[in-house]
Amino acid sequence: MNLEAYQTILDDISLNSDKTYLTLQLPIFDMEIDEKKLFSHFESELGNRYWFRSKDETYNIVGIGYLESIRRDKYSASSLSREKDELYDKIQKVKLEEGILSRLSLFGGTRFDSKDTTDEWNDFAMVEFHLPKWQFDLKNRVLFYTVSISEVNLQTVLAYIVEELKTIENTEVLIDGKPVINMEKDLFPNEWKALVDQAVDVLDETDFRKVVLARQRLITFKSPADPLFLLERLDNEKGTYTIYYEKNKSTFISKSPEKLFDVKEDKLRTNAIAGSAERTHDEGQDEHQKSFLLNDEKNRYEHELVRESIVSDLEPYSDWVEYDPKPGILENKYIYHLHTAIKATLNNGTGVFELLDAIHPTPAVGGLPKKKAREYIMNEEYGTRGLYAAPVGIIHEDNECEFVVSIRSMLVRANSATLFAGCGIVKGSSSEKEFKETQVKFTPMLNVLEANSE
Ligand SMILES: C=C(O[C@H]1C=CC=C(C(=O)O)[C@@H]1O)C(=O)O
Repeated sequence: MNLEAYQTILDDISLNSDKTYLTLQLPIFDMEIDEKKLFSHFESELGNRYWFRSKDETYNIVGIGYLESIRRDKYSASSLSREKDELYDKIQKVKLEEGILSRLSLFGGTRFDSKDTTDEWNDFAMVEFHLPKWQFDLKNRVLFYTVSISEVNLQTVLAYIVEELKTIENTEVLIDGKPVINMEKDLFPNEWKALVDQAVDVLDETDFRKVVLARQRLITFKSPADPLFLLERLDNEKGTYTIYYEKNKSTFISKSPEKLFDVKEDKLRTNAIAGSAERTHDEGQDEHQKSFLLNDEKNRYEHELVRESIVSDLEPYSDWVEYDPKPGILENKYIYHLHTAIKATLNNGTGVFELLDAIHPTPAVGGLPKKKAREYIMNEEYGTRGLYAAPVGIIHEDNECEFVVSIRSMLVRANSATLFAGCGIVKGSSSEKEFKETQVKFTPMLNVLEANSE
């Protein structure tokens, strides 16, 4: 770090009194800083921290201290887009080093739907995106430090940041043991199977083709789980997204394999992921599972419904959508899925919030027709999904963004964790088989808690 040169830059800038915040962007290349040291150092910011790592590790961001947020109780693409632009417009940005590849991000998400929430999701508004005080890009090794313009002292700010960085580097990370489990149980298992049977009766091959039904598993602990323990366990499964999102007294965690979409320049990438078979880690059996999945009529049907729906959702926003007509296999640690990559070139002016509105929920987590499935889920499913299966991700100043379908997830509060898992129901589905499939889908979160399913 060339502190003298940075101070010269700061000496030369004039603070813009029309702006609310100043963001300093500086490299942290040579610093030994990781997510555990950060969460350990900023312990007092509990409830105001996130970690977002994308599946291909393009992004690995830790945000600390929510300075300002876009928050709405009702989804409105145009209002959100305006609020996002207004928030970015309030910021005066200063690069202390040129040629650094990284950008300031807003992190957050929207709940799955507008079903009146039970108390458990009260810490998360319907739509919420946060600008953090400290944004560490651990991939490109860049720090964005944002501070109120009216409070910043340009003579001392650099020394303060450097002092903090040094303390972070020297932080000794002490991790508590795994949370001791008091109780672990499926919530309403028989009622859920009965609901699946009821859905199978209602579904057909034309007017209501698919619905995704989710269930929950509750785990209680003797004392609250240590965030550092959870962060460490989250590193265990590669090839998935990592979401660790604290908000007030709640933490939402996901190891989803599923990208909702990302946008880079005018290109959108998304995928259809639907159709599942357990991965057993026995080579012979796993080969059989994969070939079963590629050839099984029910799974192929379920998958194609998802693909067709995503492609048709994109049509108003793109004149060019491309995908392979035959699905491949997506390999996760515990499960295989049918997978189709989809790419689109976006028409000019397509906003990220419009895209979210158009694409979420894909029939991989909702159903088909989308509206009918959404209503069925709202009216019939036990409890509220909150951020489960909802879009969670980051948005940059332009429309570039990356969103996850936050499945394989749980909500951790005080001494408990509620795990969520769902599966696609079509005509002919068996409630027993689907129950087992959801059990497999709990595994990533059970693994984070080091808890064993029965
Ligand atoms: C809804 C979930 O998974 C979806 C994603 C992939 C495969 C699915 C399936 O085969 O049913 C589900 O649609 C979940 O994990 O909670």
